[in-house]
Amino acid sequence: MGTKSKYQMKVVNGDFGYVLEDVPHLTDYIPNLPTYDNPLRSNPAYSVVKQYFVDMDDTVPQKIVVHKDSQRGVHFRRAGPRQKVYFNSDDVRACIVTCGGLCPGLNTVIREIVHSLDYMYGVDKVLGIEGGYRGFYAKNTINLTPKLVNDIHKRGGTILGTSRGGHDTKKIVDSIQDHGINQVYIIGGDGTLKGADIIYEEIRRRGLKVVVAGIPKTIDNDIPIIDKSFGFDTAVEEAQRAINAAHVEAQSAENGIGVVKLMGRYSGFIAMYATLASRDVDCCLIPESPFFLDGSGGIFEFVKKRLREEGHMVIVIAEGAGQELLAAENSNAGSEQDASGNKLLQDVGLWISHKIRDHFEKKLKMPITLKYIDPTYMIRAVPSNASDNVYCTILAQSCVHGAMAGYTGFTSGIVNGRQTYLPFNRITEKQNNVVITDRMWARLLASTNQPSFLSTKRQHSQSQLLDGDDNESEITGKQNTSTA
Ligand SMILES: Nc1ncnc2c1ncn2[C@@H]1O[C@H](COP(=O)(O)OP(=O)(O)O)[C@@H](O)[C@H]1O
Ligand SMILES: O=P(O)(O)OC[C@H]1O[C@](O)(COP(=O)(O)O)[C@@H](O)[C@@H]1O
Ligand SMILES: [Mg+2]
Repeated sequence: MGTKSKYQMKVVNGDFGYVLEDVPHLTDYIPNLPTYDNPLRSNPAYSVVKQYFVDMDDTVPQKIVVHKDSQRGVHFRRAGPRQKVYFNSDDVRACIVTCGGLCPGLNTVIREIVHSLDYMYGVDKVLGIEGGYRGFYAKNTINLTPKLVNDIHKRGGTILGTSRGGHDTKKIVDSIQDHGINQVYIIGGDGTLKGADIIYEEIRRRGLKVVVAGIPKTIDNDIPIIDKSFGFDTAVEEAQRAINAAHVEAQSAENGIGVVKLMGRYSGFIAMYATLASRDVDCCLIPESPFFLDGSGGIFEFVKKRLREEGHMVIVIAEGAGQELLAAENSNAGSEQDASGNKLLQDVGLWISHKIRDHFEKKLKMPITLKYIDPTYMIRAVPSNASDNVYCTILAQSCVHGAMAGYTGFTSGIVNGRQTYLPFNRITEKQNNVVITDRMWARLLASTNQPSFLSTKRQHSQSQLLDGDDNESEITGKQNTSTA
């Protein structure tokens, strides 16, 4: 499965280092397409709003912290309704599919796409593709009406179902053609959007007037560029219940230890924000920050210190943390994959709980009471909270405006608080990670007062990284949503 785009990125250069990384448009490969007045122009709810329609020249900067002499840098196209649209509402046949793991807010996004298409643009033909990508060719479709989806935002999961694997480009695009679909809305994470990019390329190769629009979904918040992903706030909020339970258990026992595992395959954002929000957490372990157990500066030493000082402690660990330690003990670990090709992880929460018990009870003969809580799937299954519901609505509306305006091969996403259209490859080319040389991780360390757990060798290379560093994200080559 290739991830490199066949088509050149649309880049526009301007004065003082201004760069616009634009998204593709149907007219890039189909000339002389007719345009229509946006039906919102005659809609009293919108026409009274001053500057409701987005100026064609409006763009949003990627970096908002600038120096006096900074170049203007990379910009993205501002999302929102355009004066002219490239579809006659009666001709639109849209479809929606959800792929990958669950995330709070999926149903809200589905609902809002259906409602936006109908209430804003008068589009009433919207098909639901069931069960992820393979649903295009292996399942029946369902008709999504505003009435059918009216209450679904109150439920967790996705009413359409989802799956991993099953991305067969030819079969998917054949099915899009067979159904006469001309707007494809794809909701999913990094894997899904790589798949969406390939679908867009095949549609373009066939010269079809079909737009492919994505909405980035990831509970792990591992998609770059965007401020954060929908469902993330809900996940952080829901994680508080597990942390609170772990704290109550730990506090009530002699030498009580609560261990909570949270999602985060490669990115520890949920663990970091849940820790910062809770204040009951003594130690937060994430994939980006390696740790070791035994010896000076290790986990065991810190646990002992906290138990001596406080009598109890809470550890939050992201599922992807310490995987290299597990792999070192079990050579088979890490070789298995799910249907999408994602590495299957070992249960690090269970592993660290055993290690702590063995160390204190067997080696040090020190009684402890350890309770391990794994709330991961409970967190993922809840409906989105109020702020995520608002966020999902804005994402869905922006996406519909973009599709009606003829943009394709794009996702909608919030960059520095503004809705934008982002080219697929820009958000699939790398992953968003916690930058441990960044101020947000420093804030966490200041809040838990935990050591860095880096070995002396690693600390040295880390400090070399920081020497003369005035922009951590550039130096680590990673995106940085955590800087505030
Ligand atoms: N590189 C890729 N090219 C094409 N399709 C992909 C690619 N990676 C994943 N997919 C497809 O995208 C869907 C979801 O991917 P997955 O990694 O499971 O979840 P997520 O989108 O949440 O990261 C699956 O149906 C999978 O087959
Ligand atoms: O058991 P599943 O469905 O494979 O999901 C587990 C994975 O899903 C995630 O929540 C995120 O997955 P996505 O890439 O699909 O967003 C990870 O944190 C976790 O490892
Ligand atoms: Mg993924």
